[in-house]
Amino acid sequence: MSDVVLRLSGVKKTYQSGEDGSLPILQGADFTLHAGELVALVAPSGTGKSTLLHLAGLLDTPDEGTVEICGQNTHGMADAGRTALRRDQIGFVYQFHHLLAEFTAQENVMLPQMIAGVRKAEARSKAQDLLGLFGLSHRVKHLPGKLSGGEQQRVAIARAFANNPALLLADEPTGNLDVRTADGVFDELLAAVRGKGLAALVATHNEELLARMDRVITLQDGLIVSR
Ligand SMILES: Nc1ncnc2c1ncn2[C@@H]1O[C@H](COP(=O)(O)OP(=O)(O)OP(=O)(O)O)[C@@H](O)[C@H]1O
Repeated sequence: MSDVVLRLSGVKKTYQSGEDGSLPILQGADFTLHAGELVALVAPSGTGKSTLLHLAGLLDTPDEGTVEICGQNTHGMADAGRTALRRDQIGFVYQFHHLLAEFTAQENVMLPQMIAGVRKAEARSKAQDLLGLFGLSHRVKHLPGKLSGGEQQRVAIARAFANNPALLLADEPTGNLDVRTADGVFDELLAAVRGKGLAALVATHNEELLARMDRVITLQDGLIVSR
């Protein structure tokens, strides 16, 4: 189907660790995510949520199986192709904002666009629009250190939207925020994902947020199952 944004087929991943020997994490995971779908990934700590997001985000490669992004099978793809696909189609949000401290909010959102070859004026205008979308029009010239935790995370989310990705991957995106701030930021994140018609896979431990998602998946014995 043409609206498949992410497809994992038979994905296996085993880590080798000095002390524990081989540690099988994913053992044939299958998952399909369509445009406009918001899916939560909830599983106990250490069962492979970040591993799955890294594979889906082309930051790592599976031992076996395939990862398809927007219809492109990435198996055997050269690093340059994977990097371009990641830059053009995938936005990431992590638990920690990872903003560059010496750049303003606006510059942080401009940066991925400049790397993608967007002209400076266009990147600046897009950054302003995105920061406006997250209620930060009055904070564009602020350095991250002068922003609240919720504002920092909103900038990081705006940055993830900067290159118009088809897929948003988020790993505990509000895990560092207090409950009330987390609630607001999560709502804004979902509204932006829905507004722009993206697909999103969001790992979270926060059970209260699950009702706002379209479906919930978990990891069981290295497989992805519906919850
Ligand atoms: N590069 C690596 N080398 C060896 N073991 C690893 C590596 N990365 C992760 N692991 C192990 O694989 C398991 C799964 O890790 P992962 O980070 O995917 O879990 P998680 O479900 O995201 O956990 P959490 O909810 O605590 O963040 C853990 O036991 C972890 O220690």
